[in-house]
Amino acid sequence: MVADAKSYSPAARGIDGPAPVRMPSWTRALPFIALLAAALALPALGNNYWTVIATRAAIYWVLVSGLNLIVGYAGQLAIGYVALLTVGAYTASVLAAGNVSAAWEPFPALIAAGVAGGLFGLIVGLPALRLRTFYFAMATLGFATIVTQIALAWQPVTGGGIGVPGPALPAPFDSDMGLYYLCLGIAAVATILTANIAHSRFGRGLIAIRDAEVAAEACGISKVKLLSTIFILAGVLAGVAGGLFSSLQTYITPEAFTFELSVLFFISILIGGRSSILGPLLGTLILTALPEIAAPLAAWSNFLYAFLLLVIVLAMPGGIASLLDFGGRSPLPANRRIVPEPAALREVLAGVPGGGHISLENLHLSFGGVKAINGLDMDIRAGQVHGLIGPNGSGKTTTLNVISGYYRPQMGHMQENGAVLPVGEPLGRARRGFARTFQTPRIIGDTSVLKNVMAGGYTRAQGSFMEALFQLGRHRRDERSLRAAAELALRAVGLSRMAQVRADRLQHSELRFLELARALMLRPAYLLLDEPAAGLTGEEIKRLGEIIKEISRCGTAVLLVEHHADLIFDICDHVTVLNLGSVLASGTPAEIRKHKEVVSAYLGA
Ligand SMILES: Nc1ncnc2c1ncn2[C@@H]1O[C@H](COP(=O)(O)OP(=O)(O)OP(=O)(O)O)[C@@H](O)[C@H]1O
Repeated sequence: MVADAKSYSPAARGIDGPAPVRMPSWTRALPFIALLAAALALPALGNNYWTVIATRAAIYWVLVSGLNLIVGYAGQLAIGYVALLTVGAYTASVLAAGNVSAAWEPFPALIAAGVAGGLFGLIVGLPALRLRTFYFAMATLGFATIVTQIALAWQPVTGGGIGVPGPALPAPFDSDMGLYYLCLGIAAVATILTANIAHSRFGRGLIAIRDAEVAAEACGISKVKLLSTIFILAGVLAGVAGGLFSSLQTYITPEAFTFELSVLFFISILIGGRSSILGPLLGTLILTALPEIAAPLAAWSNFLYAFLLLVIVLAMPGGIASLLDFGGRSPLPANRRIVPEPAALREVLAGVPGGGHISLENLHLSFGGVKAINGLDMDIRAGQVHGLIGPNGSGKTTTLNVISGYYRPQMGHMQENGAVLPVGEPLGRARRGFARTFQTPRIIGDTSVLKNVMAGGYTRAQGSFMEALFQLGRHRRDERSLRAAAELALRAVGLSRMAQVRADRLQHSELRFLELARALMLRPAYLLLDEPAAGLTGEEIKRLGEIIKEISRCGTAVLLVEHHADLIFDICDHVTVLNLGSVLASGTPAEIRKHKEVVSAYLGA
């Protein structure tokens, strides 16, 4: 029998073993403050040459900071980003030169470069919503070629091969030092804005899309919406960088926007490391300075970048960021035990509407000649654990995928509380209160356990993207409440002490409990669990059972797909047995245990 949640010791506080130390969040800013102080002091060296190189590095970083959200966070291979530098540079230069209208003032022209960058950023990014990996990379490279060809051919406006002067900035920005401080200031703002996004629910959403796209969708994270917004932001930054670049160059021609520049931007992020701001910033500084330090090597810059990339990939695959991640390498205690606190679930699930009821009627779904579901009827009710069992290939996971909107049934109806439940809309399920786990845990490996769980509450937050960008009050409140809710969910499943550990360092059983905590963040009216006990020890299965039972007592309707018959018969209120996609039997655990066909087809003697 499963123990009642109330009998649980309140002293139990998550996994046995010491908790990894959590550094206060302000310490994250220290390396940036040190870099800024060094940058501010640089002109005091009196070396004008290095001030110009540092200006170029700051401009490149304005672009790379946005591109980092696309490549380093969302994992999209945008290689041809020099295209947006070109768009920004020509927009600012052409407007300031008065080639299409009366000459614009330099700063409005710079703003227009940002707007053009945002627009073209979206256009370049759109293929990413359909094309994957290298196909998208090729599309961005193709775009870069097109932009250069237009700059060459549209002579009356761009000056063609002869070029066009860049905007001449007014005093005090007309000197090398003035331009340097302007670029440094804009680079600092770009760093803050992109860091604000990276550390918000949107940044977590980007990493989720990269590492666990299906799980991200189940959490209600819209890839289309989020990536489109990020492409606009990155485009604005690249456009502004282009405008500044044209001022620095004083005169631009299409030859200024080389493939080498695109490679520099992209490799800065790769050697900097994924999901990091500091790493790619250092990567940009290193790659900008390197050819200057070894001037004869400038002509070999592509070779140099590729060589550096190879060294980094072989010596430290996580890039500079992983080298700086001291906490991430500290050893974790072996033989850890998960000690959940089911009593905390009442608080985690406070506000679950209850009364939810899903009804499946005569569902059919075939894959080619395989009838995965064949005339399935089933009811899942609030406050109950509904077990779904059956031999391998009997259609259990397919049923769960149909309910959660991933598969469209070819025939039949689904209803939620008497109203039609739309088919084939996985993204909308989170907002309807559907949460799920997966047969193989879908984890965002490259981020902490706590942030994995916080990603589950994506749709709970109210603050908009702009509010996150500028750290406004509603966004800050969201973050506080998401963090508190995630800590509570981790306490409930017994993973509190692992909150700061990178998720890919957990052992298999911990990943299962982590997925459950993430699902709880939705305060689900319906919880769909796909073999949550697979790979757990007997003790862990018992604890999992206590949690699931308590979740149902809080008013959630639980659908439990499982092979562990003991768990099913211990905690389920109702059991459906599938065979070849059809219901073989349905009833209470006691009825199913005695069902002759079930015993002979599935349970055994
Ligand atoms: N995407 C798919 N394409 C083709 N066939 C599929 C697909 N998904 C499931 N099937 C087939 O449908 C049938 C039911 O599969 P399903 O995964 O739902 O079974 P299951 O009961 O969950 O099995 P298990 O206990 O092994 O997980 C199987 O024959 C399977 O091979």
